[in-house]
Amino acid sequence: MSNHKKPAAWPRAHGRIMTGSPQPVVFRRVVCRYGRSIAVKRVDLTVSAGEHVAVTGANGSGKSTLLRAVLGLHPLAAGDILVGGESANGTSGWMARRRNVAWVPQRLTPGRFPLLVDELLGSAIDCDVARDSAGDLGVAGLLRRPLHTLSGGQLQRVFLARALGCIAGGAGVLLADEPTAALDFAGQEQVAAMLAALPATVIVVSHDRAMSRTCDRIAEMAAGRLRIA
Ligand SMILES: Nc1ncnc2c1ncn2[C@@H]1O[C@H](COP(=O)(O)OP(=O)(O)OP(=O)(O)O)[C@@H](O)[C@H]1O
Repeated sequence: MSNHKKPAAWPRAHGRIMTGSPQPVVFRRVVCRYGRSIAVKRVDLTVSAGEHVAVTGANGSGKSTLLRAVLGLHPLAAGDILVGGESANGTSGWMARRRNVAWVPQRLTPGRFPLLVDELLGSAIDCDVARDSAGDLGVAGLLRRPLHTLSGGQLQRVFLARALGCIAGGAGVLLADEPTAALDFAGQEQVAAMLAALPATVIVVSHDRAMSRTCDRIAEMAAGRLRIA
């Protein structure tokens, strides 16, 4: 279980402190490929329910690929990933993960699809908390804006707000890929504190040392392999 200090009043779930239902995530000899190139090489990692793990490492070392594989956004060439004890492979596994795993992507490419901020927040499991969190994160004034008109930092805040709505609605795991990369200094501190307080299993890819320090453990990727610090 996570042992870091949790701020008393954050995050809120529509006026209440979030309780959550964290789930373990287990990687078993996971291999991911892009064609002939192997991006993730037999990675083993067990993240306990409620534990917060930072994944660091050089650019191109396989961090994002590993995270995306949990969601089924990248296929496994070998190995297995279990979320809450259930294998994450296959279509039915993916459907379950949509409910159990909150996701903050690294690169946001909504293109010109005419989706409004409020519609994205409305896709969270608990939309009320997502909208409240948008207020806490300073983007409540953007609800009627199409996603493609937002700045990188604004979009990142909107995805974080949606993820909070998913956790409040019962998702037990948060995967966040460089969630503070586009944020200003105040935003980086706010989000690091917010994630540290989350009642969820958290796997966060980050180059941000302050963010890594709020986690229980640091796992370092190097050329597709994982080393636990
Ligand atoms: N769509 C793709 N096609 C081919 N190779 C890819 C693709 N996406 C990533 N790769 C390669 O896979 C490897 C791992 O990429 P990945 O994005 O997982 O690294 P990362 O550790 O998250 O990097 P960064 O810190 O720069 O975000 C890199 O060598 C990258 O060039």
